[in-house]
Amino acid sequence: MSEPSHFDSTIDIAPKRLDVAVGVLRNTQGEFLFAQRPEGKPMAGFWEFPGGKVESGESIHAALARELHEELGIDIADSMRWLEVEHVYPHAHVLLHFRIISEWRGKPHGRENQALHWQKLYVNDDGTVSTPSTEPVLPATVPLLAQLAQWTPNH
Ligand SMILES: Nc1nc2c([nH]c(=O)n2[C@@H]2O[C@H](COP(=O)(O)OP(=O)(O)OP(=O)(O)O)[C@@H](O)[C@H]2O)c(=O)[nH]1
Ligand SMILES: [Mg+2]
Repeated sequence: MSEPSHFDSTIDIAPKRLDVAVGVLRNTQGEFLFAQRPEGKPMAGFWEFPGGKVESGESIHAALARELHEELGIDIADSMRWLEVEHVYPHAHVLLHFRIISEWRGKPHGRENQALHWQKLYVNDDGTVSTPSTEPVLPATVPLLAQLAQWTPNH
């Protein structure tokens, strides 16, 4: 058996894990929508996929629909579960729920003073991905870019 007292003290200081709904939007040119975290937020200046924290009682899809409306002024009817990633930052312990969005209503615009950019993904010789106009990308999101770069839609 493990030593419970040791683990108990670890749990006491660990930040509570937050669920975050994240949207991957791809346009017909094969570019992905990135947003830059504005001044005043943790990790300001880093680029991310739009999204935010899931509120109590909310489904992941509902949280994403709300966040995309608040942050980008777009409306979605559907989103497709893609994958989950857990990451511990100094400021937060997050469980990121990435979802693919293939249709939306409205033209995305930054409603929270954040810069937006439709960015192509460039695969380097070593398999890493460059996003020249949207670097740095949040560390938990970087490993997913290589998978997204392989994504060839069937339309
Ligand atoms: N939206 C988004 N968040 C991400 C990504 N990758 C990643 O690690 N995160 C982390 O997930 C958390 C999202 O929280 P947030 O601060 O943006 O949440 P929010 O939009 O609800 O903001 P608010 O609390 O100011 O209303 C942050 O800790 C952020 O560092 C990503 O690609 N997109
Ligand atoms: Mg957000």
